[in-house]
Amino acid sequence: MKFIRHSVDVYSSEARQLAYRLLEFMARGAGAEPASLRAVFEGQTQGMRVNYYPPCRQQADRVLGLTAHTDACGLTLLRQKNYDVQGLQVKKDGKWFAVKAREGAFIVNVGDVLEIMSNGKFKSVEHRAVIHPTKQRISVALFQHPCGDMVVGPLPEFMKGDKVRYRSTNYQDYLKQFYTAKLDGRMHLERLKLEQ
Ligand SMILES: O=C(O)CCC(=O)C(=O)O
Ligand SMILES: [Fe+2]
Repeated sequence: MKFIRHSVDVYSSEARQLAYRLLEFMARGAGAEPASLRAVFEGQTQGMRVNYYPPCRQQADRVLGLTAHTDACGLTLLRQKNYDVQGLQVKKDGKWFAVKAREGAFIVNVGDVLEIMSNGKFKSVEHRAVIHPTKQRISVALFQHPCGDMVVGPLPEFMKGDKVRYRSTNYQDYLKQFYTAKLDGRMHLERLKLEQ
């Protein structure tokens, strides 16, 4: 147990540094101050979820491993152990696309908080996981969360003459409603969108 704890500690603190760098690049790419996004997540909670998808020998195409959802956090770093087993799918223009995992590479997903803070410049990706008829799959997701007390809303840095497109929300309340309702695509995020 001690060894697992150590490995998880090292892994998550290294991955967190990577997430911070990515947030800096993303902010810069969107014309904002590089520190603007990093400052929101630095030193806050990082969640880890390990997903195990056993094989489903019968009618695997009729069973989902994880229902369609968006991640309620800012940024997600995802890795899968058996990278040759296809599982993750993302939705684009109403269609599902398989994401091919690569050995040693992270899959980076934008979550709801980044979509709201960037006033829609970054899109929280709707995704789901399917299962394989004969092979198991294990994935590990690291979620970068802002402070629970934070009021999450579009950052002025990302507005620059644009209209406000999302209602602000207390992050703790958002998480509470996210985890008490069933997963349902982009439903939670769509509720915060303002009519344009
Ligand atoms: O297993 C996967 O590839 C997706 C996992 C996921 O979306 C999640 O844990 O939120
Ligand atoms: Fe997810």
